[in-house]
Amino acid sequence: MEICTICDHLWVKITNNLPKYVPVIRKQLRIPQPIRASPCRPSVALSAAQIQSPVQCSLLLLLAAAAMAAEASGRKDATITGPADSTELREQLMTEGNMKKDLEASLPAAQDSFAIRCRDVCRSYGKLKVLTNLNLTVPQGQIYGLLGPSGCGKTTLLKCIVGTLKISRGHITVLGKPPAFPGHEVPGKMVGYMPQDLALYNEFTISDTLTFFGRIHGLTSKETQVRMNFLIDFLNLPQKNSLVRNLSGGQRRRVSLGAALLQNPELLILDEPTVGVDPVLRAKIWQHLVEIVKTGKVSVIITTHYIEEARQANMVGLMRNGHLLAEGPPDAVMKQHSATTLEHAFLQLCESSDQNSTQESSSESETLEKSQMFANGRDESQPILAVGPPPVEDVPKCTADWKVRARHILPKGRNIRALFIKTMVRMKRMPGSLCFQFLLPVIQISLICLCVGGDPKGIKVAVVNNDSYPPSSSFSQSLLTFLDNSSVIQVPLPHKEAFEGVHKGEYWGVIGFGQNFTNYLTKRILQRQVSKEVIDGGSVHVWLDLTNRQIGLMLQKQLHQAFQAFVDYKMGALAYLAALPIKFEEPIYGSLDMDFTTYVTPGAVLSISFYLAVGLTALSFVLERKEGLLDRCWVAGVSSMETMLAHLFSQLFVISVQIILMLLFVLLVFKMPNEGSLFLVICLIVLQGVTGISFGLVISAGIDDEQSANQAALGIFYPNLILSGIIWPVECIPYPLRYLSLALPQTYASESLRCIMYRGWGMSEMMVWRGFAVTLGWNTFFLILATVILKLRT
Ligand SMILES: Nc1ncnc2c1ncn2[C@@H]1O[C@H](COP(=O)(O)OP(=O)(O)OP(=O)(O)O)[C@@H](O)[C@H]1O
Repeated sequence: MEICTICDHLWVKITNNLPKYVPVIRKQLRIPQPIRASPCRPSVALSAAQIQSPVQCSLLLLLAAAAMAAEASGRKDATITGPADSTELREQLMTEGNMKKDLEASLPAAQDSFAIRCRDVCRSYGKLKVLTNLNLTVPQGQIYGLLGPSGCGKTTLLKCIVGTLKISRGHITVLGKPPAFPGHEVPGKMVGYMPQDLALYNEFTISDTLTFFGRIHGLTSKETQVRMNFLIDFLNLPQKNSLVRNLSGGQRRRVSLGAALLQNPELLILDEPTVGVDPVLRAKIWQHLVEIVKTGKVSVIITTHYIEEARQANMVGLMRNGHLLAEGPPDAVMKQHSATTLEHAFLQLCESSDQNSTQESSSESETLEKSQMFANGRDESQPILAVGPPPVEDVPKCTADWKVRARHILPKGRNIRALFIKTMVRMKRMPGSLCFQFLLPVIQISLICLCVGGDPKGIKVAVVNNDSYPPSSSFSQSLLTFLDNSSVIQVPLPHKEAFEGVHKGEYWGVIGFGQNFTNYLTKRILQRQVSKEVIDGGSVHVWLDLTNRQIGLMLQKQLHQAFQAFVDYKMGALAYLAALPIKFEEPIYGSLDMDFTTYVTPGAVLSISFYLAVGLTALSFVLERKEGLLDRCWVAGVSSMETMLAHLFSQLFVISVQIILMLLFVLLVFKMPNEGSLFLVICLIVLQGVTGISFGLVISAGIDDEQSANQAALGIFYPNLILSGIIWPVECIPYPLRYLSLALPQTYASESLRCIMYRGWGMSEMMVWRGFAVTLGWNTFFLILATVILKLRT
């Protein structure tokens, strides 16, 4: 602050030590008390770049660039105007020079003529405040260039405008209503959005891409074709059947722009459409934008890093640190900063803004600042050079009757169909992946049937046969011939080597016969009372390595069976004399030779259809979200529910093929018994697949990156497999865990499938319908959860 005396006037020049009379913030202006009390009448010279700042001044000095420089160097050729109240000031400004035209151009005629209006918009990502009390107005029928350095929040603002991001404070009106208001076609057909990410399906051709968006916007195929031909020509795109993944970066960007322009929207929101585009085409794009806004019906908001190209816009907004520094016609912005380029004007604004914020942060009178802010009804979030009207605080009241609301919520068949076709086309373009998806369950179930639950084969056992009878007539040799040779490989050895072999892990056991085995066994069979020595000598002695329980159990079973067969053979009708007094009759369900594979298979089938569906789905949204496809579809008017349903239907097709192939193998190749209804079997497996899809949707909706999604899908695999009683019966699970097990989606379902297949039961049995009920319950729960999460996150 400089003080000097001219004649009898005390002049106070408030510059706040800033060079070039950069305006101090109005609220910070204070004339110290001693000066006010001075016998001289104090006068204050205040320089302000902001036109609303000097409204309380008695005199207004308007300086053009040269005059400003002259004044700064002490010359007195500046223009002096008369008193300035807010109206007069504006009027006088309007009559001054070329600026008037520009200012008028920037003032929309009426409230309805705004395409977009943001008021006090705030948005944060966690603790990071990205938009702070941002005010922005895009007039109807104009191009608005949103400029700002990288990371200032342009994309975030555009996402808030199209409704893919929720604002934490403030309000946004787009084409008369808030985005996503029931019945409003923003998001929808009224808005064409080109996100910064390319957001294109790589497996699609150019034609597929435009056809897909055409379907979503409800264009007829003829309309889409006409627009497609125009856009391919206009955007200089390659052949329409070129695959997106084979296009260059610039070509992809143009396809993305084409998708935004396709339905001739009323509002175009373009996030850096000219990046990577050659200057000729860039000029053509701008020319096209200028042309389409000429009708006055189309408005455009565009962000660009090429600041100078934004001079073709009707309005520019210069954004920094989450708020607008300035908003106005490009020429007016440049003139007000005595700049010859927009870039220069922007640089100056940034410098001013930096200096202001330094002052603010170092200001000791924060409370004073706040009170001033409220008193003036303005804060720093307002553009410093805003030439538009002050923020209108009233929000248009929008109402929609229940029918409109209901229509808004209900899924549209058109969108579901478009998304379904999209998935089918993508699958068709990846035949290898599709074949793998179809064959994988067959491979898995085949491996289970072949490798799990069967009896061990080729088990080596040492045989120490000391029986004194010749082999042709000895009982020991006869009994050994009844051992199943495919399961047990007999290795005759002397006593010492046999035991050494077991200790070294070469054999799973030793079968020993004493010297008098045949003799004593004959006595045991024929005599009622025999000595302990006879009993011992007439027994087969077996030493097993029981570290592998399954092999141990198999050897025990094989020896019992061999002995029974030997007794039957030797004693014929008298065999009962040597048999255990327990007789296993024909089983009520199942058969005596049912192996563990039979137990495992139904659960394994359910588990495979569940996990393949999880795998197919868990990454789908994650990848689509990451590539911006989910947002793009959402802006095109696709709802979360439609996305869910389309995904469900398309995956249903895949799992149906998988299930058919799997059942063919299980029933025809591996000959698993099925005593019940095949229809019920298929229904239950399909329902489990749907449960897997819906669980995958939950993962996909809730998790952002592939790694976490994969971890979530894999993380539940083992606990669920083990706890669901698929590989080992639930009855073996300790009690507290058993309750958890029963609540899982596959426990009752596996039991139900076993009951249908092996007992031939139908839906009248509780153990059957309980499996269906639990599966349906989980389905509904997962689907609702996924829809809610997706809705909350978009
Ligand atoms: N999903 C997100 N989570 C957390 N922070 C984010 C997220 N998206 C953006 N940001 C942060 O918000 C800020 C503004 O990002 P935004 O993408 O809006 O900037 P921008 O002006 O569009 O930048 P550019 O011109 O480089 O695209 C940046 O600091 C960025 O790191």
